[in-house]
Amino acid sequence: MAGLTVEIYDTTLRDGAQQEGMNLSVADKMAIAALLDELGVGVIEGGWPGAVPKDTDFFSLVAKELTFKNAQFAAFGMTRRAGTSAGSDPQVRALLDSEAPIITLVAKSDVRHVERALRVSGDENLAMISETVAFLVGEGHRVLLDAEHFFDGYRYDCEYAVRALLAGAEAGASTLVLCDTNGGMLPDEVDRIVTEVAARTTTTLGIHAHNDSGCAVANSMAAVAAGALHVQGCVNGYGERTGNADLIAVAANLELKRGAIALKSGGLRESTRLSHAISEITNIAPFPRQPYVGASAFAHKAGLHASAIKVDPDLYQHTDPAGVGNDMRMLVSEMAGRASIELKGKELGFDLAGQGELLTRVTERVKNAEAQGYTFDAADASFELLLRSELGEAPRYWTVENWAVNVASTPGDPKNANAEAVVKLRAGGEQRILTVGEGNGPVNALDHALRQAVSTVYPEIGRFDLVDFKVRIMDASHGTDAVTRVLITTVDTETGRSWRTVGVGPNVIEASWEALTDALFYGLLKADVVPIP
Ligand SMILES: CC(=O)SCCNC(=O)CCNC(=O)[C@H](O)C(C)(C)COP(=O)(O)OP(=O)(O)OC[C@H]1O[C@@H](n2cnc3c(N)ncnc32)[C@H](O)[C@@H]1OP(=O)(O)O
Ligand SMILES: CC(=O)C(=O)O
Repeated sequence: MAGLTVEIYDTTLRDGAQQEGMNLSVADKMAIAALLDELGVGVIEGGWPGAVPKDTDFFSLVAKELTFKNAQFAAFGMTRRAGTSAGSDPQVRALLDSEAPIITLVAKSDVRHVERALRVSGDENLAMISETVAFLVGEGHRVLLDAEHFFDGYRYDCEYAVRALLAGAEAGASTLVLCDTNGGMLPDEVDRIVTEVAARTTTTLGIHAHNDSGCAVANSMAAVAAGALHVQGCVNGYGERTGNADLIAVAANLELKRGAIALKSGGLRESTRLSHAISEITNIAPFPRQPYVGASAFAHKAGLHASAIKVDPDLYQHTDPAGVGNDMRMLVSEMAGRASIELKGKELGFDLAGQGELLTRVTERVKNAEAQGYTFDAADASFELLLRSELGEAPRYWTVENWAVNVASTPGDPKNANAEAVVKLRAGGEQRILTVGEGNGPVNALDHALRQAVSTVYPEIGRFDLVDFKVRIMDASHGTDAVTRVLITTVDTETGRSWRTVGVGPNVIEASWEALTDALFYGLLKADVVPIP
């Protein structure tokens, strides 16, 4: 496969948009199309003009406003309706009106679908395929044939499935795409069927795999190994039901594992950034364990891994994360060893090499804390503060004398659980500050009181927004005695930096206080604010 060029055909804007919960506006589609072009896919399928009104609008806007650097544009539609002519079928005419240079026609190739879903004869379906392909080729388009349910149809009646393909090929289709529409195939059977089909045509073969058996990427790779030169899929594996083949994983496998040429302009090295940028637009949170580009794809937690990675990262990584624009990360947890702490320290800018005693101390502190309920792989900022305290570099912006919270509950009052917190601390020289904060619940009141107390000395605190607050009872068997863990995510609204802190305590208020204090200390530290305790 080395040196082989494989055409990467992206259907995020069509099959990806068939995913449950995904609803792309025309503006979203424009933005995603530009990112797909930057990724370097060969073809971008924009949607189904004439069927979906938004797609019709999108195509007319693309024709006027988008120029691609790398990709060509494709419109998707179906073969003419039974009993009409291709030239008079409004759906087919809408494909021409889209002005897309490439037209992809979905066609039935499983005779059971022909007879039961289309309710036409096998011969009429073959005529629908060949006449529609010939008409669009005659209009100057490159035409691809997406042979729907090809693999299932081949298993049932291989001769009919191949006749449907050949009808497209003889009418001038450039590429015959074998679709695993129901997504149930396994790689060995894909390999066999593609090999058999390749022996019966010289037209380029493609693969379109759904992920219902968890094998969409593997099936795409198997098809290419058996002779397919065109792969359809979606960024981030979006798509109907369980999704389509994740195109970034396919492209990365082809380029990094097989030496093939897939994405143009070195797009693979940008794929982590682009995958996440597309997630922002689809409003679907990135999947951390997504191969290659997920946040956890190169994150190492186990101490034994870290000790080998210290010698050579390749010992515990299947590929260099830089190849896909991702980064290696060390996670600190109860599974850490000294090597994990040393590497994490390096990631945070501390050279801990040769500081054996310190590494042992930090490792033990982390293990003991995690045994009590802390979790540092979810709270990097708290770990950095712990490390700094062992290094004697912990920032101390204020000293707390005490705090207290009162909750007044008035049944029937909509503002039930109004709370009042009192915080006494020293900050800004010898100044003693006492503030009272009110809030909707004790943690909110405490947060208000603490911020009021210190914001006169450290006005930067006003930039720090608490954006996520998670509470977990650590040992449910203890009931109200259980230990509580609080994880807080804070964002600096000026820089966009976000960080997570953890607190553990016998109750949610104490755990929250610890996580809140860490969050504000860390924010001030990263904003380069000098402590005036
Ligand atoms: C495998 C895939 O994912 S292919 C992509 C699927 N995507 C979509 O379906 C999204 C867009 N679809 C739509 O907007 C609508 O379904 C439309 C506009 C295409 C059709 O809508 P309607 O005219 O209301 O028909 P409906 O959806 O109920 O049924 C589809 C019709 O197309 C026919 N048909 C299905 N596949 C094909 C084909 N490849 N060639 C020709 N006709 C076909 C069906 O037999 C059915 O015909 P009928 O109306 O005579 O029963
Ligand atoms: C064409 C297509 O989307 C499919 O067969 O799944």
